[in-house]
Amino acid sequence: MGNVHAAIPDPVTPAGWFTRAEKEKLTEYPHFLGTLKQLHEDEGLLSPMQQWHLRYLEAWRAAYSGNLAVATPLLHNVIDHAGESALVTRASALLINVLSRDHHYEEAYELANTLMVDLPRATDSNARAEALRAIVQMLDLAGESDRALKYARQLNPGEASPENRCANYSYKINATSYVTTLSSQDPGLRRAIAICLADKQTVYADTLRLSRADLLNEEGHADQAVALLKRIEPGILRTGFQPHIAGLHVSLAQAYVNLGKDAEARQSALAAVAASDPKSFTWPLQTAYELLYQIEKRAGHDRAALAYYEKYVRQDKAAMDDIKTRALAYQMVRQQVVDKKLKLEALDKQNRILELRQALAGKAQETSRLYIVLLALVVVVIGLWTFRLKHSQLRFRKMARHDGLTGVFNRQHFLNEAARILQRLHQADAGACLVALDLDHFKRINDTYGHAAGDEALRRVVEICRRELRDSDLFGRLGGEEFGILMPACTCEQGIEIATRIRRNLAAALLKLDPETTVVVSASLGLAHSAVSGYAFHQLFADADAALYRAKHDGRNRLVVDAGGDTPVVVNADMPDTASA
Ligand SMILES: Nc1nc2c(ncn2[C@@H]2O[C@H](COP(=O)(O)OP(=O)(O)OP(=O)(O)O)[C@@H](O)[C@H]2O)c(=O)[nH]1
Repeated sequence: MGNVHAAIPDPVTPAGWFTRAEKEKLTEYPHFLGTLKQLHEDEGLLSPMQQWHLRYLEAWRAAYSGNLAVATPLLHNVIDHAGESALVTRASALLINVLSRDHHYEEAYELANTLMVDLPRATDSNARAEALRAIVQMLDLAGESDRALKYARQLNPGEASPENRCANYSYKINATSYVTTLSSQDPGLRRAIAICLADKQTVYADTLRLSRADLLNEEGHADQAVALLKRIEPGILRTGFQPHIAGLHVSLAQAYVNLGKDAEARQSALAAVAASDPKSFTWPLQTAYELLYQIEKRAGHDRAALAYYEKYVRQDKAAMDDIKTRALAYQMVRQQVVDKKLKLEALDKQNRILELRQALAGKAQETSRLYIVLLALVVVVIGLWTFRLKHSQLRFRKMARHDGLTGVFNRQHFLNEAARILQRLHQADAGACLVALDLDHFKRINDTYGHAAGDEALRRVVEICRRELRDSDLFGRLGGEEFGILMPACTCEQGIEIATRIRRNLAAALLKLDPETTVVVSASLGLAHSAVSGYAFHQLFADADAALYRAKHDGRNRLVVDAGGDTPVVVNADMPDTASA
């Protein structure tokens, strides 16, 4: 790569060339063009992002030289495709400048609004400073000086990088000048000029010094204004920056007019016209025509004066229209922003309503689920409760009907049931036997082995009896060691047979009371039959009991059958009185 600039060492990498180009563009414009040329020659070495950076610098060059038609599409391309947020922000800031210079205000304000919205997310300090400056410029153009100053205050020139320090000072002082009347001796203005000169930012330094010359003119120090302008004239002409050249000439013209030097004023005003695009409408051109009109009028050149006056009026009207267009564009974009915000708010509200509705529906679903669970729980609890109730009812009924020790019916239930069954048998004309059974000498077992052993013996006796009975037979414990058996649909002979079997089985059984104790228990039985005693329970029972009494009396371990009258029949007595352990 060729040695383009002696003051800045030759960079060796493309990144170094970019750093150099960024420095040169406002300090050494001709060198900037050389660096740009070098970058184009080495385009093949550039990364994709560096190629986008190069396109941005190309756009900057086009904008600087007033070629807005070239700059605009280049910047759109960078904004739409570069993808790197700092470069996109810088391109947007530059495009705002280009669009406003090209009088496309609505587009410029839309873009400025986007930058305002994105500003809190801008992390690159250079890009952020460029965005702020573009916003300040657009707000000033809309006459929104207070808002502009608010953004300008965020520029913090004292903390800015060397590349941005001068620009930030310049924009801040400019934004301040719209809000307060600035003096040519304003310390802020002097400091901004000094910093821009120190940083070699000649474009900004010239802008500020041209403003200072205008202030000197306004303050009646035209001679000082001329001195200042003459001092900066060679530098401005060297930069070739057209807005400054036109501004320099017109400020000089104004100073000369103020000093009464119309010939010099005419020459400078004509130079301002020559430096401007005749088709454009700019402040220098408008002022130049106004001054020329005044000069020619004073010289008595009425035709020339009239011609300049017409041009001045055209410029003035165009400038007024431009101001109106800017204000309108600003208001339109602002309105669009407000509309958008309102729409977003409305959408947000709708969303919140939807969310609330969904939450409500969810809650309702949850509540109904809860109700269902509760209902199910209630049903289960009721079911359980009913089951337990039924269970305890059954248990109580069983307890009320059964003997707790042996499990057979208790006396009361036996009596009731026997009476009921006998009634039914009577109606059906079916016979029935009633047996009264009493264990012999049971007291001895209790006395010998204890009451618990006696209990066990009672349980064994019941087991043995049950084996001989049918399901339809009624078996109950009448008290102590006495039992009753009602055998329905049973002849006397069948009854005797069953009772005999019971008696014999009992007498033959070895009752195991515990692992070491076995006993033998005999029983005495009395049998009465419905054919003799009838179906009245108390009679049947009394006859069976009398027969039992007889069995006991006759020596125990025997069955006695009531035969009616006073002579019961002893049916069987296998053994003498034998009950013993
Ligand atoms: N272990 C036990 N003993 C009972 C129960 N009910 C009554 N007894 C006993 O049975 C015995 C009955 O005695 P007694 O009325 O004198 O009759 P016995 O000894 O069987 O003599 P006889 O009937 O004349 O042969 C008493 O000792 C009662 O305590 C009971 O539920 N368990």
